[in-house]
Amino acid sequence: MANPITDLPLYERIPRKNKLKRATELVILFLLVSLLIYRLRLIHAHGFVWLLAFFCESWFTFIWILVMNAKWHLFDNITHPDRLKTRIHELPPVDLFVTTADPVLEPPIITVNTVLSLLALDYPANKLACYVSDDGASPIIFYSLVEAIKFAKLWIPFCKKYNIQTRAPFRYFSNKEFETSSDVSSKFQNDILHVKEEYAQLCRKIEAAEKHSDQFEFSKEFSAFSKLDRRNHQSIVKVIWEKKDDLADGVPHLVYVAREKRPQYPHHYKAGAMNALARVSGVMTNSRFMLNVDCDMFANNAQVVLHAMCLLLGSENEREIAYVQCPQHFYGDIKDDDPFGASSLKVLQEYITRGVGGIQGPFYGGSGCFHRRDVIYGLSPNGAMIEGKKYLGNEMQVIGMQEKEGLKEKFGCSTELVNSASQTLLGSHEKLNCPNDISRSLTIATHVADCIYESDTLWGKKIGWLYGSTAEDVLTGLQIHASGWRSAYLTPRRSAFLGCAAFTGPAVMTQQKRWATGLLEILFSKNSPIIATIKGNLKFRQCLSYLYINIWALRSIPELSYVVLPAYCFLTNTYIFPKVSENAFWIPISLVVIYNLISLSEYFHCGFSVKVWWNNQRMSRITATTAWLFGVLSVLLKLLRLSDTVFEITSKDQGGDVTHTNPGQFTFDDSPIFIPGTAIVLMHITALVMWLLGIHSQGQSALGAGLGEVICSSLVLLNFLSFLKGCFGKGSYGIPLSTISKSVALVGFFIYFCRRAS
Ligand SMILES: O=c1ccn([C@@H]2O[C@H](COP(=O)(O)OP(=O)(O)O[C@H]3O[C@H](CO)[C@@H](O)[C@H](O)[C@H]3O)[C@@H](O)[C@H]2O)c(=O)[nH]1
Ligand SMILES: [Mn+2]
Repeated sequence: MANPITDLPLYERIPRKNKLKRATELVILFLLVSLLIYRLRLIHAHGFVWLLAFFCESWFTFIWILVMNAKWHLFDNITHPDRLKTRIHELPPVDLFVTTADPVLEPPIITVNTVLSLLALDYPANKLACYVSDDGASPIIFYSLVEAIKFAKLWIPFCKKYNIQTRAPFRYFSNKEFETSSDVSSKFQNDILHVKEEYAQLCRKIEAAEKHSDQFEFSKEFSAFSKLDRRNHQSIVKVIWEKKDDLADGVPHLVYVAREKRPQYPHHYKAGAMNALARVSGVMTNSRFMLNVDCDMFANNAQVVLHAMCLLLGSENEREIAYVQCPQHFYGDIKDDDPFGASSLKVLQEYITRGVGGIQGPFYGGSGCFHRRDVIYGLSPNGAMIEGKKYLGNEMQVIGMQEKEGLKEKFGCSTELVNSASQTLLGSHEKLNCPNDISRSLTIATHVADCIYESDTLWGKKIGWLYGSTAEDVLTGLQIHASGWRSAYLTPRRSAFLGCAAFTGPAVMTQQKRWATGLLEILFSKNSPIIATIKGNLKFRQCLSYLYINIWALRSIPELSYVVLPAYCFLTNTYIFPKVSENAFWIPISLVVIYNLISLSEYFHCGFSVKVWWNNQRMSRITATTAWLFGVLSVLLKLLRLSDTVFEITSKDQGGDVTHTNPGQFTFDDSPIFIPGTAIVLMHITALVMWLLGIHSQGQSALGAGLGEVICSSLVLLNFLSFLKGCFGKGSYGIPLSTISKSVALVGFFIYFCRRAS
């Protein structure tokens, strides 16, 4: 007989009504095609410039088709954590992974807050274990965590007692949430004062340790860090706190991991760190699920694990959803003034990621993602592990010696790890869980964090986080989708995780360059989405969605060409846009207007202002023509085997940055990444002025540049205005003279080229 309570679903997938949106997107497509037809009909009379314009516009049309495909089906996943109790007899354990890599770019207090927010989650404490990977092997991080756990013993009961929503103390106290709390009892007031003072003391201790890092005492538990070279050291694994009882309250385990680093072994950046964490946790708690966050992405929704479990446990026989991804949202004041376009990521996720969620599921975004351990270990949806061995989940099976030997080749030589992996793959992981004795595994845990451990295994190749791209997240998610899994998008009303957005011009450019590089690397690797569709189980529409992000870097070439074209027109007095007298004049005009209206409405929908929208439009043009171009260059260098791509870490230290005196203004440094933007601005001004003064060579056609080109050029100037300001700015607001001179040289060369060409 059906039970009305236990039959209620844990989650529902509800399609969004977006007919109007689809219709306007089709109008854009129609206009783009019309423009292409117009160009094709007249191309014979215009030569190379029109051919180039035609190439760019075809590319934009192609991108638009990819965008439409990704956004076509928008879904909401509504989760019901309140139903878990009646549906799930015992909640499964979850290992929580935090990665940090540089105590200067990523201040310890940020990592501490993230860790505290995770330890305080609304989930049985005996089912959680937090592992922090420190690629900087910093005693300050270790010290901060040791101190943090003392504070956690106060903070966690406090949060649970008063049902505090923001469980990262720095946000809780800076939001002044407590001042508006409905609880005015003197008990609460006393408690909060006490907790606040304790937190302030924790901050002071950490600050003092940072200031006097050179005089650090390396006695007792810190001796492992003495005279340590962060690029060349042995593995350090330390159990900072072990939860000895098996009760639902209290403080979950906290383990510190600095994997071994040796110059002769590539460490594979974050992917390498994640694999070390997977192995260390594998021999300690071996939880069935793993949550992974970057050190700055604290849990903002205390119920996030419960929400995720609704999706992970709520699907038919659990063999459906491989991972649950939450969007990356940011804290701070970006709502009103977002000079570097962090909100564009929110809008992108709201439409693209949500839309892809309607196909095979969202991309894996590196942070805020819940993975199934067996999937990370290479299990495919029909239960077959890599290379065709059948281990069907849920049914206890005894694994023979021979299979164990096979697993050793894949997972490495540790018998303990192989045992735990075979349990995982058999679906009987809870058996191995010995949550109240993790210290026992310390020696093995240290061993599996060694560099050599991965030699001749499948780590990074077929199991774990994959190597070979600085966007290891997308690469790993792609392989999971390619083996036929689906993933799910989790967007609870209260943002699940909040992180720190890149907040200076150089940081944004570096991050965008890394993303564009990593994504393009995937396209040229054997894990390319195209191959995965032909040979694997990646759905065609999912492949198109992957392509949309994988070719970010390549988009810089047509974008840059199109931006240069109007300047070329002025210098040679030619034209590329229809004349006012032609009906076709209205095609590009309506394209620009309708496109911007759609994009504006998306920003409004996400709760942003016109100003934020404009900042983001401007920023997208800037990154597409500069940072992404450098992405192409770095992939080119890699393909030519001249240099390998690197993962440059984004700074999260907002406090020490000058931008805070003027948060709305663009900042620069001496990186060559700012040359293209500077050159574009100077080129357009020079070209426009020369044309207005009539100093131009005579073009091939009788008609010269006109209103279309003037509008286009003005739009370019408007978008790159911050570079013009930068030419006159001081300090970090100014573009260095060397960058300006190189840009001037480029413009000079361009003018010379135009004169020769016409
Ligand atoms: O050698 C390294 C380099 C980085 N990290 C960690 O990786 C995370 C992401 O680095 P960050 O500089 O913050 O990069 P973002 O661009 O903000 O990160 C996004 O993009 C990355 C891929 O480019 C993903 O790895 C991240 O999860 C995703 O949030 C941080 O926790 C770092 O500590 C390491 O552990 N080891
Ligand atoms: Mn980050």
